[in-house]
Amino acid sequence: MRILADENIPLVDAFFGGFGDIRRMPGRAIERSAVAGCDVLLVRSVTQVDRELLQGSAVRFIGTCTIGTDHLDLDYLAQSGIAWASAPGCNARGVVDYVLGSLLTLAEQEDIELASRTYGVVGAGQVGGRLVEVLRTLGWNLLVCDPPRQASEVAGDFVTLERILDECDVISVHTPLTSQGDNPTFHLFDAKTLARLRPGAWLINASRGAVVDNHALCDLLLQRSDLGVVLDVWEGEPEVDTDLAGLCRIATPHIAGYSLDGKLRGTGQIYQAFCAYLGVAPVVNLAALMPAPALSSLSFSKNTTAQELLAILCRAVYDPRRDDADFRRVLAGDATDRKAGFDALRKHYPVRRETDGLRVMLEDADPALTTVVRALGATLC
Ligand SMILES: NC(=O)c1ccc[n+]([C@@H]2O[C@H](COP(=O)([O-])OP(=O)(O)OC[C@H]3O[C@@H](n4cnc5c(N)ncnc54)[C@H](O)[C@@H]3O)[C@@H](O)[C@H]2O)c1
Ligand SMILES: O=C(O)[C@H](O)[C@H](O)COP(=O)(O)O
Repeated sequence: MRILADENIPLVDAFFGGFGDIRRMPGRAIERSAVAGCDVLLVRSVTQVDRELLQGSAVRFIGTCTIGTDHLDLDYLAQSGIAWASAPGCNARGVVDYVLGSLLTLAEQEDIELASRTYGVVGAGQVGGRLVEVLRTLGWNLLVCDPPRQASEVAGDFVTLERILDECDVISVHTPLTSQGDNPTFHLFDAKTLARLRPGAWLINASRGAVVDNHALCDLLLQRSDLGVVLDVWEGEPEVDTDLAGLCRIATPHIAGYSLDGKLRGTGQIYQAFCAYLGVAPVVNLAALMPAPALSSLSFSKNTTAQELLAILCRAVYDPRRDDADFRRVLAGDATDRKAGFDALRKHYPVRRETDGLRVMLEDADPALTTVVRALGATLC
């Protein structure tokens, strides 16, 4: 079997080496001539998988080691009888850690108590759903907008996007990028929607760039310095609107979900799906390949407050200010360097783990403190 894989998929040999020959390439360079003689294609989000790439090739299975599937032409794959799999939820926890780290930064910049704000989550699936769980457990005010879930679930407490815009101080966007169907999300946040943001609102987009109209957002930010915007994803990646990035409080190169755990899980999920496709039993075990984190436990004295505990636990694992600073250095270069730099920051991303892997010891089991530990999914020892 001939397997072509994006060079940025970790553990590809460990999981797929037993199936045949593996060739690796940069994801953006995967094109028709490279794919032609392959049976299996393993990609990340930067490879457009469509008729133009696949027509006439021998490819029968596509695996994308990502949550998002907007780079796959699913209609074409169905028509062509090509099997495919994605990795739902693989890096959702990393995105939640990114959102929490961003909230801590904005709160410090503005000297705001996070618990005093009203939160709006738009899109409550794998990522948004986990964020909702964290915010609910923390006991913070929360509204959730998810029209597809609202339409299909009898129970569920959902609101309209208008209500989110009118009532929320913080909006975090976690929808897929779609341009068809009943609830398309392309430019869901267009000029009209963005203009409704409350005074002093924070907007976080770690979904897909084009869910927010970048041009309209840039125009708005030139007039509204009260807004706090965090963008991890951009229209036209790897090119980035540098004016917009300059106006964001946090700007990062699509790394919100880049925990090591999330990346390895992504490969593991595609391996499982490929085994199911072939009808063979999986023999490679992800747990055996997952390295132990460098930091595994922390202990806190009785003088710790809940706010401090949240900040220390989140930042012990991940702090988006470092990614923001690295990205701004890249954005200061010329256009060619910026594009290459966007990909280089992603390719050479430092090891980052997840907050729910932490073990926490509290001298005083105060309910406010234990709530923070539970909300992060960490283990209380
Ligand atoms: N930045 C990153 O590193 C990163 C990492 C992982 C995922 N993502 C992206 O995050 C997004 C969410 O991923 P997910 O795994 O949670 O997806 P998901 O499919 O599990 O959940 C998406 C949710 O959005 C809802 N939704 C769809 N249309 C909507 C609309 N118009 N308004 C409100 N809600 C709507 C769906 O009903 C669903 O519940 C995707 O775009 C994914 O590609 C980005
Ligand atoms: O969809 C996803 O899973 C994420 O956006 C993913 O982290 C994107 O990373 P990439 O595939 O571009 O490396």
